[in-house]
Amino acid sequence: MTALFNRLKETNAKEWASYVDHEFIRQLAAGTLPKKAFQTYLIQDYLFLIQFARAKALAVYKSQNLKDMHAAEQGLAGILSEMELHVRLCGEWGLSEAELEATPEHPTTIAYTRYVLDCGVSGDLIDLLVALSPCVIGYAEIARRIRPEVESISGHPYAEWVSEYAGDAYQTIARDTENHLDELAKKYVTEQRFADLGRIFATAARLEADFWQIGLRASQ
Ligand SMILES: Cc1ncc(C[n+]2csc(CCO)c2C)c(N)n1
Repeated sequence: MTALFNRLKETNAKEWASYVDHEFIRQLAAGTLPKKAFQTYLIQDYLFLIQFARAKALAVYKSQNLKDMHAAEQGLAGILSEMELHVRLCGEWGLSEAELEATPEHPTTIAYTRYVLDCGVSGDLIDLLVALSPCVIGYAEIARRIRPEVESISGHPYAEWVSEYAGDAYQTIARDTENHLDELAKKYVTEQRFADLGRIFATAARLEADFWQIGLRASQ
C-alpha cells in the first residue's frame, strides 16, 4: 500500500489543493497580501497554536509506548518554538502576549481546533494524528514551494514567516511526522479504516482553507 499520508492526499486532492494553493498563500508568496490580512491571521494562529499544544498533550495521553510519546513531545516543542515567532512579530506591531491571549477566538479557529481535539478524545492516536497531519505537513509543503519566489523579492514582507517553515528544523519535524504516521498505519490501518481516516483528513484540510480565509476576509 502507498504510504498513508500520500494516499490521503491523493484521495482528497481537491480539499488538499484548496488548502495549499489558497489565494492567501498566492498573495503572501507574491508579497502583495495586505498587512491587515496577515496580522489578523497571525493573531488567530497564536490562539490556534495554544489549542494545538493541548492536542499534542492529548497525543501523549493516547500513546501506548515511549516512541509515540516522544513523537508527541517533539511536536509540542515545535509548537512552543513556533509561538515565539508569533509573539515576536505581534510585539513588533505593538501587541503584547496578554493582549494576544485576550483576543476572542474566531469561529473558524474554534471549529478547527475543537474538531481536532474531539477526533483525539473520541478516537485513538491514529485518528488524532491524521487530524493533525494537514497542519504539520501542509505548512512544510507550502513553504518549500513558495521559498524561491519569496527569496527572489528583496525586502519581502513575509520572508521571516516563510523561512521559519522552509528551514531545516521545521522541514525535519514535518518529515518525521509523516514517517511516524506511515509507520503506525502499516501496523494498524486496515482498508476499512482508511475511508474513516479520509473523512477526518478532508475535514481538517477544508478547515485549514477556511483558516486562510479569516485573514483574507479581514482585509476586504
Ligand atoms: C492554521 C495553522 N495550520 C498549521 C500551522 C503549522 N503548524 C501548526 S503546529 C506546528 C508545529 C508542529 O510541530 C506547525 C508548523 C499553523 N501554525 N497554523
